[in-house]
Amino acid sequence: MRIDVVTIFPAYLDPLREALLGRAVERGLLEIAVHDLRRWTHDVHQAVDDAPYGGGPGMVMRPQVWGEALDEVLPAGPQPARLVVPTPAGRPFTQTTARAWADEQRLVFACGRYEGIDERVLLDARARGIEVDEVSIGDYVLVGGEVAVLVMVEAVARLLPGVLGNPRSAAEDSFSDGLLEGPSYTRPETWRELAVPDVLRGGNHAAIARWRRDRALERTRDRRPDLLDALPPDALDAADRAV
Ligand SMILES: N#Cc1c(-c2ccc3cc[nH]c3c2)n[nH]c1N
Repeated sequence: MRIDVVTIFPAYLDPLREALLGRAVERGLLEIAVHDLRRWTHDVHQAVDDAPYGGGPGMVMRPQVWGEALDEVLPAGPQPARLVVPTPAGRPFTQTTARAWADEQRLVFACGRYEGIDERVLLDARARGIEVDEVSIGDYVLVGGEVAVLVMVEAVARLLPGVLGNPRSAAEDSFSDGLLEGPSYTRPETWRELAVPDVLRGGNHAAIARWRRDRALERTRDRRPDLLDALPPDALDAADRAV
């Protein structure tokens, strides 16, 4: 997978070169290219924004600059790419979204600032046959799209083959079965007079699996009942429903 990010703050994306993702790039499991949007300005001030038509607070990012940038960054021709535009007005970005995007060959992220990007940039991309997703990482307001891109790139990249040391991690993490992950423990067996639950030290794998499922159901019911309501009818068996 190749990921391109267009932004006026390239340094915001430096964390993508660190740790797990940095190692995945070094190992050739994915490519990440970050582009400074100001590269496509032609005035001495490198202006990327202008006042909004119709008035109102703040500034809007200019279509000419974004248009030239995406003309260069988005692949021409049949090779598919998905243009992702983070926005508080977007559809929710979820684990389901991450899983779907993990199958893409190309993802191009457009990081807005100010009051966002002129709508015609998205209309033009769609008119050129580009899939455009306007997504939000949560119901709160950031000051730009860069942090959202860090979140989304990490969520997608960890699902790519070979990125996680143990592929079971992605298969068994929160949301993988529609539930929140339950609690985890490691050594020592007792810490500040708090003991690891006996069942986890007992070696009975069926009992451990049942205990973990019960804790996941309890936590999901307590913190995210909406996820339980969204489960398919046959997702919970009699033992689950007894929790
Ligand atoms: N995704 C997302 C966002 C944003 C966001 C995204 C882009 C821009 C550009 C200017 N302000 C922005 C806020 N706020 N909250 C979210 N969940």
